[in-house]
Amino acid sequence: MWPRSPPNHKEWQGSGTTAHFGDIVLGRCYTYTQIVRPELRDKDCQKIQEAFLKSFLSKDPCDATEQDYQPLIELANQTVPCNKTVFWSKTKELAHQYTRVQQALFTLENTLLGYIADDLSWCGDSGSSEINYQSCPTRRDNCSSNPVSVFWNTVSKRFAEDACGVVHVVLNGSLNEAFDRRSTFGRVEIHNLHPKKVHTLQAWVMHDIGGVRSDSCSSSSIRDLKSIISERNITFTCQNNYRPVRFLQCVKNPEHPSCTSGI
Ligand SMILES: Nc1nc2c(c(=O)[nH]1)N1CN2[C@@H]2O[C@H](COP(=O)(O)OP(=O)(O)OC[C@H]3O[C@@H]1[C@H](O)[C@@H]3O)[C@@H](O)[C@H]2O
Repeated sequence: MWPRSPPNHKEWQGSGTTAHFGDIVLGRCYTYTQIVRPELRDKDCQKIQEAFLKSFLSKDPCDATEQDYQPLIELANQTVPCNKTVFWSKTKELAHQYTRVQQALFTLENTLLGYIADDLSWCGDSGSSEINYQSCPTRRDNCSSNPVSVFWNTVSKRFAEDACGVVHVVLNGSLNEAFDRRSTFGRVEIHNLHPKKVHTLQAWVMHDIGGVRSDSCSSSSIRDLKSIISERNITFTCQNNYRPVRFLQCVKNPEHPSCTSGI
């Protein structure tokens, strides 16, 4: 008769679990495995949904660990072809505009796990088996070992470990520092590339059309990236405004001078 009052979860600063989380996970899993990449049609989406829920339910949302996600990662495991891995940092929209067109390339969201989890929030509570839809901890205001941050660190690490051949990264040249050691790309992914499998990292430093050109391949932050990569015995190359990606930026600004001649 009365609406069930939500369980008395601990209050956090971040937004709560995305509404209909379980259904979204199941639906996205079927969409990906049956339509987007039918070569994965045999993946068990019911088990993947269960494993995702079990990764955080009845657990302290400030004590999430890589181990929590291992059963899910094994169930959703997938091979990205060599030379097809694309990392990004502060360029999420542009990186995905490109891989939407160049579908042979894979960002983490173009894999099953990234596709399922993108833009979702989730957390539980050690004192309850319920999903916390009211609030979840954030890295900035509560704790870094929250379920979402640990998930992206864990799957980003695995994505980098699995990469082979030439790998790519889309960086934002309109920022003061296109490369940031504190980013997931700078803190996790570049340190988990295997030099025996990955021989080259190709950086594309993209400037906003009409934006300031504050960072570029010759800047100190990119030299910092190059030194880290070279020390790991991986070849580093860099291109300012890589032409195929530049074309995408120009679709929205066809009349801009940098789009009308010599791109
Ligand atoms: N939805 C996704 N989120 C994330 C991915 C990803 O692939 N998809 N991540 C990280 N990530 C989360 O995004 C924010 C901001 O990244 P942002 O500050 O823009 O850039 P990051 O380098 O931290 O992270 C992007 C890099 O890590 C993977 C993806 O394979 C890219 O190569 C950061 O807090 C991470 O927890």
